[in-house]
Amino acid sequence: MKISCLQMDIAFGSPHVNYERAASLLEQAHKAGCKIAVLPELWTTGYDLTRLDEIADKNAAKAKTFLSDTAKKYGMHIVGGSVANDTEDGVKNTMIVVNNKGEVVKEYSKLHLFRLMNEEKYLIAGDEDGLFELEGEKMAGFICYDIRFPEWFRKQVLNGARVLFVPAEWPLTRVDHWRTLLIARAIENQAYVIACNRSGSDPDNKFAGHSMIIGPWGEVIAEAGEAEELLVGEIDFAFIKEIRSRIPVFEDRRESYY
Ligand SMILES: O=C(O)CCC(=O)C(=O)O
Repeated sequence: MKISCLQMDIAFGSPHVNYERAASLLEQAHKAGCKIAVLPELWTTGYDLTRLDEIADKNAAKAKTFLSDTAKKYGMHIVGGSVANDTEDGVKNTMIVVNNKGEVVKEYSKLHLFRLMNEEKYLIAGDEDGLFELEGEKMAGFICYDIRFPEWFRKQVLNGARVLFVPAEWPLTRVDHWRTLLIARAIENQAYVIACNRSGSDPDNKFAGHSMIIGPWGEVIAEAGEAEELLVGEIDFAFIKEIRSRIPVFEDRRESYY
């Protein structure tokens, strides 16, 4: 199954520009024959957190309509990165997943807020898991900083997730952490990791790009460079079973010791 990461540059605080960019990349993903397309973190606004009262999306309604219409038009599932979701409790950093019929199948709000980018000053953290199902397979969403918390990944994997999505705005200065942590999450969980970072820069950071599609053996199936790019790779659910019988990590766990 072909899957793509839309490694887009994000115009700072300009949803209008970003919707056009996303629309064009989603069309390219469809033309490339992808069944699932993944967007980066906060792809409508970037990290323009001081202007959230103007640019956050009320209950993510605009993003949901756009993602749902696009998914239906192309018959393609979309893991809609995340958007600044203006809820009655506060603004959340929320991933929206729509299936190829245009139905919203999941909303996951970033569990671990990242202080280095002042998230805790402007956003509220989510409190629910990222599990969802597409193509009859259990999958899960995580957002950026979440990859530093292996226990959060393990929990979703023990609940059945075998494809793990990570939209991000990860800075270039720590690209080595990005690559190492993502590969480790794939190896230890014997699962696919599909990580879509942004490219370009904002007033505070230059971003790493290097979106990655990683297999359950830790093999890098596809990896982007630093610039805007549509990254395409193939995943095969049967390979997960093969890897899990080659080294039966899940049978060998000594849960009573952990
Ligand atoms: O953990 C890191 O180094 C980067 C995390 C990050 O950029 C984010 O969560 O937005």
